Amino acid sequence: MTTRHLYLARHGAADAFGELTGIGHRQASLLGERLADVPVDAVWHSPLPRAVASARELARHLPNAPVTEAAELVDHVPYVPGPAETPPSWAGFFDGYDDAEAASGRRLAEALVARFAKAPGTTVEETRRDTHEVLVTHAYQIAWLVRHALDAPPARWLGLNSANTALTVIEYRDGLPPTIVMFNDMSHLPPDLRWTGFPEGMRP
Ligand SMILES: O=C(O)[C@@H](CO)OP(=O)(O)O
Repeated sequence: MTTRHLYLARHGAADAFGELTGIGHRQASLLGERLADVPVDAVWHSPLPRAVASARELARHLPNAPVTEAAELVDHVPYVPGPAETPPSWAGFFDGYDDAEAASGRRLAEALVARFAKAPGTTVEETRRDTHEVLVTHAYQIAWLVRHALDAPPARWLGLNSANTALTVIEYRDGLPPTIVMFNDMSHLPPDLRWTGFPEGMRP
């Protein structure tokens, strides 16, 4: 049985305009060093500049892996919770959330799962060996894939935050539930580069 290994990472630290900062470049490079011994088949990234730059930076350590944009990895709200599902701290965020935007986010989230959250396919090549893919994306997309892996109710993506370039690994095998190998792991980052992307009060 072959396994699809997904290495999920939020982009590196970005500035107010969404561009990767110097710290973000260092974080992405350190993640690339960490992944250098993994036989990575492909690096996929969100179309947004902070993710594109992070993917290129980390891929310098993975010279054999093609680096390709995947539209499904763009930042979006995957599921807008109903009033009874909304934690009080999120109420303001969803207040008056546009229906068309919610539907578009939902479609993207479904496409994200359909494209990446499954075991290797059934072609001869795909059944011959495990696959290893790096996905450089955004906090909500990692939360959505973790929620999916746990088969948790849709609103449970809320509050699953990831630090910049922290590593989350999920494995997919045919006929078995996905395995979350790790979540939000920052062990490749020195202490001063950890926890960016989290609010100040939530950095243990
Ligand atoms: O704004 C945020 O908190 C997240 C949402 O996914 O986006 P990004 O990871 O790009 O910072």
